[in-house]
Amino acid sequence: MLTSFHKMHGLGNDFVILDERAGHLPLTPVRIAALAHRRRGIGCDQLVTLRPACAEGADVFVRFFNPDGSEAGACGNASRCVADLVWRQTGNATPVLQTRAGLLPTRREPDGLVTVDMGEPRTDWQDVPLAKPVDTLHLPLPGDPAAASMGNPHATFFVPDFALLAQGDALEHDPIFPDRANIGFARMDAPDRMRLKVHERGAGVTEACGSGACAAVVNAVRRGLAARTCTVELDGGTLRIAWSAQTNHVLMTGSATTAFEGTVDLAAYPS
Ligand SMILES: N[C@@H](CCC[C@H](N)C(=O)O)C(=O)O
Repeated sequence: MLTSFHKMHGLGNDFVILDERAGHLPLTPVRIAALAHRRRGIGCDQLVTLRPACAEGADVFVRFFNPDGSEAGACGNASRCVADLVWRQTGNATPVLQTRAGLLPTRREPDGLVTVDMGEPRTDWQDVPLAKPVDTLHLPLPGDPAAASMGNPHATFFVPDFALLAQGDALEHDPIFPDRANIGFARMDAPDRMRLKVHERGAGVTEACGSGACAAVVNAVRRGLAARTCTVELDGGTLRIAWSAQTNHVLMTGSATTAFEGTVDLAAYPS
């Protein structure tokens, strides 16, 4: 079963995008993991599927899957890539993405960067979610992280260096996170500049995590460490994050890049 795909990345956070708008593909968690495998598959940090939108005002329904086959509610970098792809296919410079985390309006900027309205952060312990009712501003974990949801769960540690990154996998699986969590390590270089590394749930350390950058800025603002507009420097490049005091929405701006396009025989992968 030959299927075409787009290979894109946002700051080195890379994606295989499969188009299901003309009909569903036989995708299972096992097959998704096989396609995402770096040596035995195409290789990617997330596999993304596109389906026809079913919500009023939305242009496309987007789902995000980690390389372990699990599904995520949000993926900031892939959202920019999908917005760029829709623009190239249709000329629509402001497509609205329907996701499990809600409708995400997007905008192509004059300089070619893409802005995604990532919506309102959630900071209630049940929304992250956490295993028990604790203050999300100070989780009861060594290192005193803060937690927030951008449609997917994030914990942010504020650190002087990145020695803790090696603990990412153990922290992802800490019992306080019943759905596991993405673990960010943020070094504040100035109130409007942050250096961030993220161990992603189901993927490990990636070159960039868009929703992680949004959550890190939200948590930094809540801690009194950052301004509402902040440049986030990741291993793969830079994102501009703005958390609006008026709307409470988080806007993320950054690049979206096509690496190549290809065709894959899905039947050659285990299901
Ligand atoms: N790379 C993403 C986040 C992808 C999903 C995440 N690993 C999860 O399981 O929540 C981004 O750019 O936001």
